[in-house]
Amino acid sequence: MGALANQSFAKMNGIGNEIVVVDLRASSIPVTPEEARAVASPAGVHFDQLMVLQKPRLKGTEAFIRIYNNDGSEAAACGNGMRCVVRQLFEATGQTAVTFETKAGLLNCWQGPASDLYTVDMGAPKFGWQDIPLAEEFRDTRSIELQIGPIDAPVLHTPSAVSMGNPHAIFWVDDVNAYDLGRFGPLLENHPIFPERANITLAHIVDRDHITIRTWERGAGLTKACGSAACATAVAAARLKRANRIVNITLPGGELAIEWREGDDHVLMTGTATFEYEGRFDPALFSSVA
Ligand SMILES: N[C@@H](CCC[C@H](N)C(=O)O)C(=O)O
Repeated sequence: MGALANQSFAKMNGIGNEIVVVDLRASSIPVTPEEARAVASPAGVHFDQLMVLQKPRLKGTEAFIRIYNNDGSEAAACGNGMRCVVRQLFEATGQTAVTFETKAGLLNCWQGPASDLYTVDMGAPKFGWQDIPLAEEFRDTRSIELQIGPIDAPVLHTPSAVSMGNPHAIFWVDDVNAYDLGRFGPLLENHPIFPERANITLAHIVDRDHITIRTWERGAGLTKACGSAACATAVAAARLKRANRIVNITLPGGELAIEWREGDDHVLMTGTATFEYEGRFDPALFSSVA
């Protein structure tokens, strides 16, 4: 029958990033990529990421969270999705702090500084070419050799590369809306330099405290917001010494506050999470799923 038939879900969004949250802590059946794609199909519930809470594997954690993109692939990190999960849990239990496990490791999350804001400690970024990963050695991933368009007049070039638990490439531009990201995004996401594909972001540094971005998400396409991309961009800009370690990021769907903390190098992401509606998956949705 599968894990999701008849299962209740919450449709939410993290500043426009479309999120579906499913609590499967009482079940031991894993969600398959085919089921995730069936949910994302036109007859189902549109999402960028499906956040699935499974039984905790580690003491002191609330759940092990698996994250599915709408193409059925799995991601280790999803900042906006985490805020949605956290809001659901806090409203149900009255908790104000929690630790989750994801494939990227342990994530501490808490409420505040205002009651409608949720902070996720996204952990420390990684910069090594094998950690991102990139297909070939780059000693300095602040700027890697990669371009798209004519060789003598590239349209986009020399991105920064960062892992926030998932791979990101950030192209620095003067106007994030001046590029056809729907066309260049898939080409760059699947470029051979990214053996595990990558999330592709266009970023404009407004000033040392403020950056504007647009993102093409690996496995999900154009989104109104990508939290891990906001974190990756903040870190990449600070590494290039073009921005401070505390910045506001403007995304098409809203604002995120990002702090790349001194000392432990962890990246803290703060923003809102919006509840839209609750529902139950129609079993017919999964009738063709093995
Ligand atoms: N929307 C997310 C990132 C989603 C994961 C990404 N598509 C991937 O496969 O790495 C966020 O808010 O961080």
